Amino acid sequence: MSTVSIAVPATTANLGPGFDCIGAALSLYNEFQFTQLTSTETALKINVTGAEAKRVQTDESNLLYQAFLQFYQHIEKTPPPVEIDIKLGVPLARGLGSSATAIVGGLVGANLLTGEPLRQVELMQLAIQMEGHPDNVVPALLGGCRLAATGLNFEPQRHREHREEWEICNIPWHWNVVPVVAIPDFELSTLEARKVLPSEYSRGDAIFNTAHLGFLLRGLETGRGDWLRVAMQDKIHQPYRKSLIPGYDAVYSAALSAGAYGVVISGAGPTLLALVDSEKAERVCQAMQSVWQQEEIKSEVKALKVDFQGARRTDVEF
Ligand SMILES: Nc1ncnc2c1ncn2[C@@H]1O[C@H](COP(=O)(O)OP(=O)(O)OP(=O)(O)O)[C@@H](O)[C@H]1O
Ligand SMILES: N[C@@H](CCO)C(=O)O
Repeated sequence: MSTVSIAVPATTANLGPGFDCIGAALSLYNEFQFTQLTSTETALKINVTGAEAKRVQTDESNLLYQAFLQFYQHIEKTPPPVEIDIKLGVPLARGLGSSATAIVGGLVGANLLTGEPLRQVELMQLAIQMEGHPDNVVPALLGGCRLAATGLNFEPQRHREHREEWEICNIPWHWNVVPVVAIPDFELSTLEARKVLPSEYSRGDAIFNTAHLGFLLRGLETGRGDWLRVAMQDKIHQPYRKSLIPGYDAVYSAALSAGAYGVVISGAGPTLLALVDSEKAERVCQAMQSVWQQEEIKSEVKALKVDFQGARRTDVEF
């Protein structure tokens, strides 16, 4: 019998102006254990623990298992019967990349069980294909803050064919830029939050986001407050999504008054992410929580760290 255990970090995508192209891994984890079964009677058994365990599918539709199957299909092998244990640490459908942990977890787990036939870069391409955008799965797999873009990689001249591949850039993150997450107790599905976005934008909006993303990259690298305060604005997704998040304006203002550089919708929401220097982190946490409390919305607010390791083998016994 062979067993592997892994941990995959939560992620915050977009960071304001970097819609669908930038994200960072956070110090909050889902843990997964895969045990290859010898019996042919049970093809799949899934056990889930954690506060939201009942909300996770335990049949073949489970996203982690779907990614596991996708891996075997890719390497053209029959998937073995497997028991999967899931310890949930990342809240579901809150804009913290829970689906990315499942996709990355399923692919990495299957790769380890089969003796690692695929390289990390191949797992990454598969994960992006499954999720549909790179900004959660890439940092979940690699750790750190990552910017992704597609490049068209041309095959040798005579074939004149091309295929889409992703280029990834590591974005340095200054030690004194602290991510604070305010996680409300209601869900917002990414699918629903993408439906409210327009399909076209003006040239002015495109220029606005390009400039602000530049400030974000330099602000994250240097920790400069004047750049970070400008950086976190966006015209691509947040103006359309904020009405899906009750209390957004009040929480936003309270965090800024408490000294945050800026506040953005984490991923597709509803979690709000503030970036703040370490001395003000506690004050910003309290301010965000108390505003949601006044609106009678329960929330969990905490200062996290950026995770620089990404998905990792733990081999901790479940
Ligand atoms: N540990 C898990 N195991 C299996 N499926 C999961 C797990 N975590 C999340 N999922 C699936 O992913 C869905 C949530 O995905 P969704 O994209 O809506 O939100 P998110 O990934 O948490 O947020 P965002 O993409 O905005 O960061 C869950 O409803 C569930 O179907
Ligand atoms: N970039 C994605 C992240 C959430 O999966 C979005 O905002 O829809």
